[in-house]
Amino acid sequence: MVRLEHVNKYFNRRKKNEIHVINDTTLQMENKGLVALLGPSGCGKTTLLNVIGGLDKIGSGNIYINGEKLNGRRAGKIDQIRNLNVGYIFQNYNLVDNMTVFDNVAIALKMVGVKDKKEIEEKVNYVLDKVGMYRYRNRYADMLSGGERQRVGIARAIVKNPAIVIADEPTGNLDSKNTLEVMNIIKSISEEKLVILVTHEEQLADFYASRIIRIRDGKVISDEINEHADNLDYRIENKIYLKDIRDHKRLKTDHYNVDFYNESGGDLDLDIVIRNGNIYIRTNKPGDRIEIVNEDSSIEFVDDHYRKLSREDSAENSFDPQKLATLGVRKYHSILNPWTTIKRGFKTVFNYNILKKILLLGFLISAIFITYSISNIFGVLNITDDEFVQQDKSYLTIIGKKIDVDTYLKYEADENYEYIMPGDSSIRMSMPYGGYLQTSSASASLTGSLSDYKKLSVSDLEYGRMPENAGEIVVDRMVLKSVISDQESKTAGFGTVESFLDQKVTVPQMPEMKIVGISNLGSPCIYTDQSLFINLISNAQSADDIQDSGMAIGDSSEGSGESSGSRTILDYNLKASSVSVAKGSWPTGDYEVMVNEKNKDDMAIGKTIDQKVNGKKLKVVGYYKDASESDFMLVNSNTVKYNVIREKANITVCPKDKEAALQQLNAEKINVKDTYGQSEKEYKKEKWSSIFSTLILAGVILAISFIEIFLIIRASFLSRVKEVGVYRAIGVKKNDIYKMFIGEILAITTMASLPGFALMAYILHRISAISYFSKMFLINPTVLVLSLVLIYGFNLVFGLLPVFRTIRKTPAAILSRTDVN
Ligand SMILES: Nc1ncnc2c1ncn2[C@@H]1O[C@H](COP(=O)(O)OP(=O)(O)OP(=O)(O)O)[C@@H](O)[C@H]1O
Repeated sequence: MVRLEHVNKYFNRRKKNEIHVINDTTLQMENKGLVALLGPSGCGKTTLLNVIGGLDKIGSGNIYINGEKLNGRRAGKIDQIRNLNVGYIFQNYNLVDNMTVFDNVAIALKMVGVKDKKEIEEKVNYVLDKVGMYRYRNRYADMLSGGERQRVGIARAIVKNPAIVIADEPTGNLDSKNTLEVMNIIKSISEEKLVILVTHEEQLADFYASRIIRIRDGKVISDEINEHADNLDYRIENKIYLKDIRDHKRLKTDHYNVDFYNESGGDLDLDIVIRNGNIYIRTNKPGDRIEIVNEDSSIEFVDDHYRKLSREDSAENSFDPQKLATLGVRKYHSILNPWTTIKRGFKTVFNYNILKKILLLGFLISAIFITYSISNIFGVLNITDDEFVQQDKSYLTIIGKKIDVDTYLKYEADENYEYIMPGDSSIRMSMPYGGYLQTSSASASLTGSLSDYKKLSVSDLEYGRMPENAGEIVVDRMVLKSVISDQESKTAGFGTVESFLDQKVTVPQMPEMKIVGISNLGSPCIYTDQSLFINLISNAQSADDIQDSGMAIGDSSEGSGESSGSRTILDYNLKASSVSVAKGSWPTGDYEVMVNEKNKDDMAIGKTIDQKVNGKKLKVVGYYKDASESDFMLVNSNTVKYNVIREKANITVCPKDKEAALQQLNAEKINVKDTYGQSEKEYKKEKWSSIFSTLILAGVILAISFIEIFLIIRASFLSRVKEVGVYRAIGVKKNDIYKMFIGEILAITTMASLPGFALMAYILHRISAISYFSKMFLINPTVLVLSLVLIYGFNLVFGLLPVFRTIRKTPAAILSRTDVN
């Protein structure tokens, strides 16, 4: 039952061209019968049907469909009510062109939740048979004539056995023969259902309708039960009733039997030739047209008089609604699941015409661009520690031109520090390449930040083991990486980080050490026993001192000592086993020195010599004897330390808590530098300015790609608005329409964009292996995933944008837009 209470609707409200298209209409329609809405063109019949059918909204009033209020509900609910209750027959059919006749009808069943294939087949075949379209069930809709399309439209409207069928000028585009057939079907539907029919053909309404409502300018002007006309004077143009033609001549002989019917009264002048089974006809009167009438032609000869259509004739086409009754509760249903969504998407793309397929190249190109840009952006933004880190990340550097020993000792005693060391912690060790003959005399130089191996734990090691004594060290892979990058290292057989395990390393004057472990902590560290630090710094050439000749005695601030001829100062403990005391004693006290006995004439025991450490002259306490003729100044470890302190600018401290130490030192106004943090900042700043232009370019390419995607999808969608309108009009859920397009976009992206992405990723992968490009492009899982997400994401967003904009409108609004096309 349909009920309208004081329904009003306007178009162009409060504008100059306002139309009060439904004017305070109150109506009630019962469960059966054929209600015809009659009225002049533009009086609002279609709009009234649309609001009853839920395709359009009203301004005020109420509409009830089978007791359920239709107005004021959200779009999804309206869709539900109309799907479960109303079957809509459109004047322009609204079939989905790229679906078969069968599928066009079956979709209505799927929308009300019928899933059983057999049931769908039975019902669809039944209605197709009833409308005379069974034999065309596998044809695509766009291959049908107007009459055939309308029959499919009727089949689709009735297959779900709706309580109400709405038919908007269903015969408006049909010839008279089809009109009668379609009307007969509609009439038989109205025996069981409520059919609301809009027509402008009075005599059709008179003959078929049980009630006639006349409308003018949006208002109901009459509403009457129709006393049926018993017969319908509806002449069918394509039937020629021979007995109605008076001028009839017959030529009859043994061999000829020719009938002439002349309705227009003109002359007839024909030559007919029969030859080889063919009949050739020539008209000798200019302007006469000859048309052959056979089973295929639309014209039909009826050997009878014309007679009006009687009630019995119209009842020929009855149908049984019981055959369509569905067991159980019907539910407004989605017609697509994820699998069918994808499958449909691929099918649609496969069926694209050649022009659209060429457009797909645009997606390929934009995917190439997107991948390129992302890899480029990440490449230049990807600043790795090895590009700038020079020290153990946990260190702080106290800056000073010259550090005095007392200050150093004060920091050394501070409990906030694990340990401290003079200088920047950088040392250089030597690793002889002993493996191959060609490289036997060469050696690798390992430069790293000196660090205590006690800071390490087993889990920090990538290879090897923890050191067990002072002769064993751990080296970080970062140190080794820079050695490997040297071709010589590869020639010598050291191509991998692991190959450095168990290799011997040397520092002048120090006992040999062995690499027993390799860490991977992102700091370029050489981990040794802390007790060796001072001697290592003193004897190892640090990265900064490569140019210098070595650690010599001296205190340059005081203008003495350091000269090319000065002797190397050395911890006597390092030589205790290789030299022997010739006279005097070991230099156990601070500032004491033991020299080679060959110097005894210049350096007398008990006397000071010119060389100073920390501003103090050294006092000779003994002579040593050495088989290898070495000429060191042997001193105790403190003296070595003082010497190194005075030599170096800066102190490197290893704080227990870096942030706290930094704060405290800053509070004390001490010039302290978080080397890691600061060099990262400086490096990034420097790098940013150089990559800015690259980023802009990549950004522009990215933007062009997105615009390209948008334009392609928009162009493709414009041709699809009608399709969306049709789907919405027949009640397909908004979500399903999104899904259809999502499926299609996913298919496009997979078929066109994915190969572009894969191609570019491969090219970039190869290119980034070349060191020149390695900092320009990055190909890693993040870049790949992000590129894919962007490609799929943007295709989806831009692709769905026009769908979203269209789908927001009411079905009637979408259709009115597409009707224009
Ligand atoms: N979306 C719309 N926006 C503005 N005006 C509209 C819209 N749809 C219809 N109209 C106008 O509203 C009036 C009623 O249109 P409607 O289609 O309901 O009339 P109708 O009686 O069905 O006409 P016809 O018999 O010619 O189909 C017409 O003047 C039409 O131009």
